[in-house]
Amino acid sequence: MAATGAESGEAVAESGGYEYDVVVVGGGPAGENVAGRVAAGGLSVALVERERVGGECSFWACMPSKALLRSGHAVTAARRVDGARQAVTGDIDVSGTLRRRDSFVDQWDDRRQVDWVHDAGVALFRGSAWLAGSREVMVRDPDGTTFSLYAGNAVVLATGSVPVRPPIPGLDQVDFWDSRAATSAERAPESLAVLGAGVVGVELAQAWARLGTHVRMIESGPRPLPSAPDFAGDLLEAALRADGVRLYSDAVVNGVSSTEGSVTLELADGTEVSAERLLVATGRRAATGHLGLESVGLHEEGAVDVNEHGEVRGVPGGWLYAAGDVTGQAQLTHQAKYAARVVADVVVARATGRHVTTDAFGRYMTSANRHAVPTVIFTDPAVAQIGYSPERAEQDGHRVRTIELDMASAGAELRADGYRGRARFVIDERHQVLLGAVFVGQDVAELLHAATIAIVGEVPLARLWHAVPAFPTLSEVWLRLLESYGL
Ligand SMILES: Cc1cc2nc3c(=O)[nH]c(=O)nc-3n(C[C@H](O)[C@H](O)[C@H](O)COP(=O)(O)OP(=O)(O)OC[C@H]3O[C@@H](n4cnc5c(N)ncnc54)[C@H](O)[C@@H]3O)c2cc1C
Ligand SMILES: NC(=O)c1ccc[n+]([C@@H]2O[C@H](COP(=O)([O-])OP(=O)(O)OC[C@H]3O[C@@H](n4cnc5c(N)ncnc54)[C@H](O)[C@@H]3O)[C@@H](O)[C@H]2O)c1
Repeated sequence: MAATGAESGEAVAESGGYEYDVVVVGGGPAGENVAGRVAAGGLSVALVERERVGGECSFWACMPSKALLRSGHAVTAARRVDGARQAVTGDIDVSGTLRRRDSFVDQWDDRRQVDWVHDAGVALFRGSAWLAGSREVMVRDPDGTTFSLYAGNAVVLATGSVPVRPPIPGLDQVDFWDSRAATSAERAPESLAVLGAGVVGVELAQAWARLGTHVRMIESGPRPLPSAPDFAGDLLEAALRADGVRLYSDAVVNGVSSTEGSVTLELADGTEVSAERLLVATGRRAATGHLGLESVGLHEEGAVDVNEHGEVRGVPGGWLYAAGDVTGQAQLTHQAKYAARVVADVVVARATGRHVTTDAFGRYMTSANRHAVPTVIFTDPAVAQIGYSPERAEQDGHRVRTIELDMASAGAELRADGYRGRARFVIDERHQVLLGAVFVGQDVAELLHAATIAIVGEVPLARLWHAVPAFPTLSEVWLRLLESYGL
């Protein structure tokens, strides 16, 4: 039951528990960042983690999936350049790729993150935690011992998300991969069926396809990434097909069964899709199970609803906060960390008697969550997007003009022979500022931050005209945008 690494909280003798200023439940990107920043603000902090400090992102999500994609992307990029192409004479070394992946996840050992937590002055408790009423968190440690942590100021929920399992007959009787299994596999399967062509599905389908696995994807929507702009899904679909991925879109799966070494999905049109492995990638939901939400008057099911300070709605007293995937907001590491910084600043300000302002884009507000959330899907082509779609912008009362163009420029041509990519900009005509941007193509991820700055800073297009893109770079698309707009 002892905390590791930090000065213990004050023992609460009569209950056998401990008191800290702040108790954080969950040590993923959100929890780690809340804890570190609150400790830097001078408060005592306990962090409770039941698996690995670093959470999903470090060990089973962002890091290993990007490492699995990287070898295929590097080789494909070389093949697109005459002169370099001729030097690529062999296949990707799968074991080298998996070795590199293993190094990025530190062999699934969280020692480095634990050291960071200790250095930050945070007390770490290993165990499963749940709320037991106002300002009280119960913890069951790995030995089964149960004890209480009391929060003098705040409790922060940062328990992340878990995969959803669609109600398909037979699915619960077969052995299938979730994203954890698919990012930590020790060999490339001969064949893989991927159910769901959303973000997890497309990234992992392409990663394994480029490592030599025969991949089939089954998606209920009309194309991969059904919630991205059509042109993004279409360009990605063409690339996945070129990688040998067979796609079944508008598909309804009626049942799943398995025989020795093979899983079969039966589609409503009579098609049967069989593979050595099945990956189910049909979305994630907030991890609120067994979190004791009912003890503070909240629903047990669903995401934890927060306001723009990260304070949980429906719980009086200003002591309960949440950040990251558990809030049902964009399920992204950088947004989890952004929310964590805001929550930490709010908690420290309230604990030290400072006024918590409510101005948009002030330090105590997650204002960017409204319409400035950047996302990169790290496939090839990558899909990088931020802000409003034209439809949402119109619904919100903006006078909208949309510009869509191919990513054709000297910078693009030099990067890859026959570079294929497309960009879309959503402009507010009344204020002549950018509201949204989408870039699809090889290596577009790094283009996104310029759009993030333009949107968050509400930079007028007339001023962006003076932000001259260096020649020859992919950023020349910005000049094409402004020229198409009429500047
Ligand atoms: C395959 C995949 C790839 C992804 N790639 C990217 C990417 O490239 N970029 C990106 O921005 N996002 C990516 N994401 C999303 C990203 O992983 C999440 O948004 C991020 O991890 C959320 O951080 P979090 O701290 O909210 O939750 P988590 O990382 O899920 O951490 C929550 C932590 O809380 C702990 N916990 C839960 N319940 C309890 C409890 N009751 N008691 C104690 N501890 C508890 C868990 O063990 C976990 O360590 C990816 C997701 C997946 C599935
Ligand atoms: N690069 C990144 O930033 C990154 C990478 C991976 C995951 N993530 C995060 O993780 C979240 C979860 O990703 P995800 O891919 O699991 O969810 P998702 O919601 O992005 O995609 C799920 C897909 O499964 C499809 N689907 C659902 N039920 C189905 C069924 N029965 N049959 C066929 N298709 C079905 C949906 O139409 C959808 O296309 C994402 O929203 C994203 O925020 C981010």
